[in-house]
Amino acid sequence: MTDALTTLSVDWCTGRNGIFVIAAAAAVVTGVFVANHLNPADKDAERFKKLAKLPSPPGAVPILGHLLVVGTSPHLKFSEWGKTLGPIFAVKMGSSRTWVVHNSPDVVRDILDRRGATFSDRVQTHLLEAISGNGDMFFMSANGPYLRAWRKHTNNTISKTRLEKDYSNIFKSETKRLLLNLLERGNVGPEGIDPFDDVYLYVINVISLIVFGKNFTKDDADYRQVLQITIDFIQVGSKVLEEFFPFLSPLYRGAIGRAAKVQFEIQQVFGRFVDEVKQDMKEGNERNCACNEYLKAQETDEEGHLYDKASKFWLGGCYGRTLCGPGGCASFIFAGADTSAIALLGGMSMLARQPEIQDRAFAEIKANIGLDRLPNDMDESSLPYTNAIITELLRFRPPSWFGIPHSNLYDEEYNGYHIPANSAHVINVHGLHFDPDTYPDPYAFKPERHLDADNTRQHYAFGAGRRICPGAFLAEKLIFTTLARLLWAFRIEPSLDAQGNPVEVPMPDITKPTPIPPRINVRFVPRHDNVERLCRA
Ligand code: HEM
Repeated sequence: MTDALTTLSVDWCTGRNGIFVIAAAAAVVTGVFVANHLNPADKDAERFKKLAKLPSPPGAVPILGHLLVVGTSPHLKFSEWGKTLGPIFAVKMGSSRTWVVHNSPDVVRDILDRRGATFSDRVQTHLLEAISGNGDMFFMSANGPYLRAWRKHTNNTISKTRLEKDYSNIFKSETKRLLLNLLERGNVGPEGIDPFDDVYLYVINVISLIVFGKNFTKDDADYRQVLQITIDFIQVGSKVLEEFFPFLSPLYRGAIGRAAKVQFEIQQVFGRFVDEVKQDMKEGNERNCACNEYLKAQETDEEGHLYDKASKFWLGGCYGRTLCGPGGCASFIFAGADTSAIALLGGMSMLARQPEIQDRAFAEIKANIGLDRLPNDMDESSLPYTNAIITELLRFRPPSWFGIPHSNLYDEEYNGYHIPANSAHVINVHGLHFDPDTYPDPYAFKPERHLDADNTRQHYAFGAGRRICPGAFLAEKLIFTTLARLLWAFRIEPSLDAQGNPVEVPMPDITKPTPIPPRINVRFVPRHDNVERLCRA
């Protein structure tokens, strides 16, 4: 419109062809009239049509989109495409929505961080709705008052300050249990042990104590159920074909039924845990846990934001979709356990491969903390090198290359490009973390690169914007306390073969789209005599 008016006034002033000017004026007036009487959506549609399309790689075919060319390591392909397509580009994964790949820190900041109000929805499919109880599990909740209320409470409940004030003992006691298990079995024979089960039990216990005030032993029936549901949740929830080919949805009924069954089990098992917290509360024995806090917040929720009235989900009326529903509390276990365990097991494999890093960290711990006490979750500022190991770990092998995609409900514009409504937005974590301009020699595991880092964001492992991982402080404290204590207590060494030669410890496989923790066999060799005494104290 501005352009048309400019042209008109120029023509008018130069006095060329009056008829033309009148016709143009009439056209503009008609245009103004029509534009003013179109509904806003139509006006927007006109505006968006004029915008440029996002750059897109070659090789898309009807129905399949880029699926054939994207291959089995999409994150590596995205990084390759990013080199020619620039900071933002679009791919078609099947026949459904546009996938927008964020390929530079500026794009992540401009879109996800700064325009969080519009880019904080989640991609929905029938299967995801079923498995998440229609968003009862927060990582799938739509953007809105319910999500905002929940995030506000959560940011407070597991903030850095609250973790230090209320939950520090959990990190301390659970790491001691882990260390004692490793001490007992970790250096018995040359074959060492696979720490997988110990690490999973430990991580689930830390999170469950913070959320429900409850922990498990590995033989507890409750623990076995939690593990089974977690496995089912990941298996059923990761069936992405419905997302890629929505027109085949009648064929997904079986999978959707299985997803609803997993959600039902979540309500049953985690519902029991919530009931235990409620019961203790009723009896005047309030537990120091997030669930207790949510229950209380719900009681005083006068505006009703903590209960999502839009929920279609109803399970025999047992809980509805509330802040403290079992699904909500279970979200912490599902979002936090696997990710943290992957980071810890990846860390153990990287440390076993690079003993010089262990020695440098041990020297730092010995100099700044000493051997007469274990390092704890509040020693972060005294142990910069140990902290740098964790940052490097989250850069080098983040637990997910894509996080959880964000979505925008409506058409949007970015830098002259049209971003279609309902696009899925993914951060190209691999591309950003292996950019040689930001991280020279990116394929080397070098904690020291973070020692002199300024305040800029060091990695994108926790996502961005309004949906950024609310458990990031918890995860960082958990990983820090565990690794600092492991480094204080042990040398993590490769197992030995029949001839007594060290067996190479595998690195987490970078080609897998979802980093899976490597199954490793390592030996935990105590560094000094204080380990057992102080862990039993
Ligand atoms: C190393 C460990 C962890 C990593 C790498 C990680 C990473 C992520 C990522 C990438 C997202 C999506 C962010 C986005 O949409 O931009 C996320 C969401 C989430 N994480 Fe974590 N996470 C970790 C640990 C935890 C822990 C310990 C908890 C809680 C106990 C947790 C709870 C959540 C929840 C509830 C969400 C959903 C938030 C929402 O949708 O608004 N995470 N996490």
